[in-house]
Amino acid sequence: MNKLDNNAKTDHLPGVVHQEKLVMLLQQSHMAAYMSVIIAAILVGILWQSQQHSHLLVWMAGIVVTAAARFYLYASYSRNPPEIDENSPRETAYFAATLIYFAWWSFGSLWIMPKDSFAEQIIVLYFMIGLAGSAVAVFSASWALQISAISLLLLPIVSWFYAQGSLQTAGMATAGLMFLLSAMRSARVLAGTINTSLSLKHRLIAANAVAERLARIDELTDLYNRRAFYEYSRLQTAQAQRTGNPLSLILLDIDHFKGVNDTYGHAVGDEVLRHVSDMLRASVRESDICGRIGGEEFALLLPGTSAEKAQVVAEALRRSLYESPFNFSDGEAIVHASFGVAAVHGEFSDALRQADAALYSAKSAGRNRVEVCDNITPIRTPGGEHNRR
Ligand SMILES: Nc1nc2c(ncn2[C@@H]2O[C@H](COP(=O)(O)OP(=O)(O)OP(=O)(O)O)[C@@H](O)[C@H]2O)c(=O)[nH]1
Repeated sequence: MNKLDNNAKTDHLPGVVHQEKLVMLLQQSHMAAYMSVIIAAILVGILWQSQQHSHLLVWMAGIVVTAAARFYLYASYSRNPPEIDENSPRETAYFAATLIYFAWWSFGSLWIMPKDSFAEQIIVLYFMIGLAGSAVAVFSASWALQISAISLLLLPIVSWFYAQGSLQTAGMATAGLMFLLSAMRSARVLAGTINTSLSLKHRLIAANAVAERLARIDELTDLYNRRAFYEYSRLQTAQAQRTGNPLSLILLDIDHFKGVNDTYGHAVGDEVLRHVSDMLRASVRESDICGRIGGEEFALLLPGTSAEKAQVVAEALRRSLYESPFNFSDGEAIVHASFGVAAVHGEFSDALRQADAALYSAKSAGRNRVEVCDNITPIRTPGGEHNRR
């Protein structure tokens, strides 16, 4: 049965974009956290001769613990991503862990920075600027995280350099501050560009889904249109030939439908078409393909079903339609239809011609009946003419 999704997912657009940004963020920062642990180890190595080992080891342990928390949250998110639009507590936890991680880097590095060696202070500033630069790229999907990370990494050390009061340290602080400002601006542009391109991507996906739907689905009945029905039927025919499974086609044409339109109006005619399509949808199997292939003409393709069984299905449909009166605002009417059944053996177009011939003979024989092409004896049904109450 045709089941194209009715909703192009534009309602979920902000949620989808948010989720994709989160995935981007987690994927990139996973690697970055790993690298920054190595970078922290290098800094510890550089300062090993001039700084107390216990301070360096405590700081390094803090880096490892906070990085491990980020890895853990990333792994938990990857194993079990939240639903779209879900406001996940893990997301908040991840943001918090990342900020704690950078705060530890920043205030911790001030703590381990030798206060009497300008050269080593410059080395620490160099590390902070390097990390801030990579944070712009790594957190490009989140402006809030970019700004927080850059500020956390640079503001404390820049302030510290200003507080020293010498010309040299003021120069270093000013250079750091200028870098901070330009990194903030780049962060804003980058995050905005990513947001726009992800939104455009998902709008395009949604628009394609709508176009795909419009090209394949009959708007009035929500069944496959003629083009889609023929396309799926050809695929099923090829598959049936490969597997040797039986395949059958039923054509159904509402009887005297012109009379419905003429008597009750086109709008009621449309409702009758929906009534028939609802009945078809409710009666056939999930694997059957159902389409509206003409004004008041419908088709069913039944995989795994012989013509004999299809005849039984068609008869059940005929009876069900005949026995369930159609209710509308002005009253009630009996709607009935003629059916033509054929087995699909070779080309689908041959079966279509045969089912059409059987349908024609059902119409000629009095309507409201099922006829089968080939040598199957048709189930003779009360050839009821148009019956209206
Ligand atoms: N309301 C409505 N009518 C449609 C639609 N498409 C086709 N029709 C009408 O369906 C009618 C088909 O009429 P005919 O081909 O004469 O068929 P019939 O009256 O069912 O007669 P038999 O098939 O011989 O029993 C025409 O009046 C079309 O205008 C549609 O989407 N909505």
